[in-house]
Amino acid sequence: MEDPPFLSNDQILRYGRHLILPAIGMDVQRRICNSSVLVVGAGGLGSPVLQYLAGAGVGRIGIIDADEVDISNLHRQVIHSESEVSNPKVDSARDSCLAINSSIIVETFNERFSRSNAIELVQNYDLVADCTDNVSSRYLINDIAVMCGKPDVSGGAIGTEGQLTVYNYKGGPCYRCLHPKPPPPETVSNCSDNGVLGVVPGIIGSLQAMEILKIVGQFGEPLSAKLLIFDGLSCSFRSMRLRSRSPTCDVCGDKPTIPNVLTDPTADLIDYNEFCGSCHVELDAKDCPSVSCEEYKSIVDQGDEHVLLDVRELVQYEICSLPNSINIPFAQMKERIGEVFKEIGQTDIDPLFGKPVQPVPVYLICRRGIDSLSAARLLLSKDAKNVINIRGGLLQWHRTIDSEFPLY
Ligand SMILES: Nc1ncnc2c1ncn2[C@@H]1O[C@H](COP(=O)(O)OP(=O)(O)OP(=O)(O)O)[C@@H](O)[C@H]1O
Repeated sequence: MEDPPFLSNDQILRYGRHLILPAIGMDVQRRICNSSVLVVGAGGLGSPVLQYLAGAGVGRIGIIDADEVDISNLHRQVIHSESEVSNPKVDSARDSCLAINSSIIVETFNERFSRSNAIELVQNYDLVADCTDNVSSRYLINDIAVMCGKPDVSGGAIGTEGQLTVYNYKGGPCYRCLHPKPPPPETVSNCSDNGVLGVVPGIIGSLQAMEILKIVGQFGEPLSAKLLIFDGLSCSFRSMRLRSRSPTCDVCGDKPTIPNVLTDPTADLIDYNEFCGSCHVELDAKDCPSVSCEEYKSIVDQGDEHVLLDVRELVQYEICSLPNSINIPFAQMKERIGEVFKEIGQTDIDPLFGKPVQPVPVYLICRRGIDSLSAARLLLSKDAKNVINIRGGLLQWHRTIDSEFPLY
């Protein structure tokens, strides 16, 4: 990183409160002004990261995101505003950054960070900030950061908790050293399914910005080989020491099994979605009977006897639900399986013949049709009869049957 020769009078005025800090001063601020950072994801974490980097004068900021601003983003994605709803997040984020500091360069990429663009992008910046919300992007960002020799400042926030660490910094561990295998897809949650308290990504993203400034400005002690965990409910922070770089790591170890496409031009990057099993969520799964929302609506309209089992968490069920449904959250179904069978009428014995009664169909629903599919599979594995998933769940119900049904 080359230091610019001096700070202009305008810069001295703008960054004056940094410059008088003994920890910063002219040299650090000049390094910050001469640095470049790629921010992947302009959502809940990306918002404060981008705002603080712009304010601090990071000279060139890259923003990559393929999403558009949604009204449900605004409680936490504070870089966007109501007037930007439906516009590309990268455009909205760029305008906000430049409104804070018009003297910096902001480069935007209205696309997903993927195998096809990753190397070229990361090579072109000093550091990459992982502000995404999914496991396959985390592995991809990590691997490319390792191959390009760039630090990866990574944040995560869900519900009321968040975490933060710096990977691949001066011989420290990378994401793969700590997580050689991705978690099973069904155990992975996100803000859209589980909710997030808006300020939590705000806090983690602000800390991510702090770590980025320390690395590009070369001051303080970056959070390498340590994980910071924040619990918003008790307002407590915990810091855990992480293992050091693993010699058996598949990407930064002594004998990497992930080909380095930088040093071996004939090699290809792996398919990260496949690696993380993300494409295993087959919504119209062949192993489970299913109906569309339209088909279920005609069953209701015909008055066909059935049970409607809503498997969302109670807090979601209380927001809205279809008439005559019963609620047993998928997360509790294993422990409450006896109760589930009772509720769906599959333990009833015909008093005349002393045999189980012919069960009525059981339709399962959730928000998007994913948990209900898993719940249906669970019931089928326990020999439940006549179990049917409603594809697309309540979101699809809103789209195709009843636009007045609340969307959340
Ligand atoms: N591979 C990727 N490349 C670029 N951007 C990504 C990638 N993966 C995720 N993102 C972006 O990261 C951001 C993450 O934001 P956040 O976690 O706040 O949730 P969201 O996707 O905006 O909203 P919600 O989860 O409520 O639907 C999103 O804007 C998303 O588009």
